Amino acid sequence: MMQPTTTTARAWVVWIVGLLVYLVAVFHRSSLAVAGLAATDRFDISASQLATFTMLQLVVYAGMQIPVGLLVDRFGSRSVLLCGTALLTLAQAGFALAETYPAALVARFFVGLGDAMTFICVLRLVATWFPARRIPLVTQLTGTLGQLGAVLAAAPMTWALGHLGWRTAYLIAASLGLVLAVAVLAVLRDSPAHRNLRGPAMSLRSIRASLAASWAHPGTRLGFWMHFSTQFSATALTLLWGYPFFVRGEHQSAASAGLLLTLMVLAVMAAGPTLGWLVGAYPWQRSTMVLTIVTAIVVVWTVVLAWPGTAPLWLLIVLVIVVGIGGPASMIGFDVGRTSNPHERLASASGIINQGGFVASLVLVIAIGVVLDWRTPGGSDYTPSAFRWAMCTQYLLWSLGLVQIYRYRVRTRRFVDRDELEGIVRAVP
Ligand SMILES: N[C@@H](Cc1c[nH]cn1)C(=O)NCC(=O)O
Repeated sequence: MMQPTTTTARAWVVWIVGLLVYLVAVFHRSSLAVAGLAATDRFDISASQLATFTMLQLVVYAGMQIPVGLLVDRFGSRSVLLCGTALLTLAQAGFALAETYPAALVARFFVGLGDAMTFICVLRLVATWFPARRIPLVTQLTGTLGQLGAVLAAAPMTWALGHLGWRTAYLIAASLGLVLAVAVLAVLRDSPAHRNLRGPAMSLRSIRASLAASWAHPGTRLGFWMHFSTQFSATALTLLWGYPFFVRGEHQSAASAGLLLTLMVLAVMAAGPTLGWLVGAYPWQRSTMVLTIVTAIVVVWTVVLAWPGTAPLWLLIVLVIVVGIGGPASMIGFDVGRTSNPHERLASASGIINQGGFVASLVLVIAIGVVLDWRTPGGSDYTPSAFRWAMCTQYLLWSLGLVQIYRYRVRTRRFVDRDELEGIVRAVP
């Protein structure tokens, strides 16, 4: 495939359609966060049954990354994105109509499946449609702007659930997919030269060989551990534990807890483009950037957890800003994967890397719940001390991640030629 040397208007149009599909996937993924109470009433379920929805989605999402990557390499972004949009639409419609807990679980399973089919497609579109020097920034903008889906899911869904009821709110959310499917069909092409850019047919043997070749490159492993180490803290806070940690663990009001979580999204928005520029300008230092950001996250968490009594609000503000930067930092892992793999393997390598952060987030979400239960015998009235214990489980993940990033940074630097890497990324015009 020929890498474009200029950015065309068509590239931006294709990217905007891809970005909107991803943004709506993030919207669907997060749309349950504000519907917890309504879901508890509708399906007559407990808090842990409610949390099962989130876990199920994460498990399906993480488990599907490699199969989806292979599908994208084989059938192209357009086909897989269309399939993901259709699945998300049907699954959200199913969730709107579900009357029982098992039926709702099945629907959430398919939401996770459809969601898993969007992000990697958009990453591949960016790598195909844009000149090399623009890819880091556009990749960051994709991750950053996609998170607006979570922001849009909060207020409009709260309003719709309150005013229109469960069924109508979720059916309207599902219908967004119909509009997007038409846009994908009308506008989206896999590359400037091909409507559908298909890879060679795959056998079990070729799949194994391709995945082994991606994993054998230290750059893919470095990308995996970068993604693993950077995003789990922010994901666990935004998906489940942030609100209870700030309210019960740090004695903040409900309003301050909401503001802190919103501030985290704003930190993501601000840091994304800055990191995108830095990665484009200093590709050799990508692992230094990640090591610095993870170290900063560890230091700020340590100060919060070691603070005698409850931490002051200013410190919690610093915490959400630094932890929020971990989201865009995880995107650096995809850039390392991109420059370490040939285009034909790009999507499956991205799938391997994307698993890292979501597996780590899943482990942390479960570990926090287990430790909270262990430190709070006989009830769910979690204490600040129980939260301190629970949040300390992050040190295990950070230690593993930092050691692995350092190991694979050394190996990747031996493997990759610095001048060639900087030449690829800074190619003119
Ligand atoms: N780390 C996220 C993206 C991101 C960017 N800024 C904050 N978060 C990621 O890996 N995304 C994959 C997905 O499907 O959302």
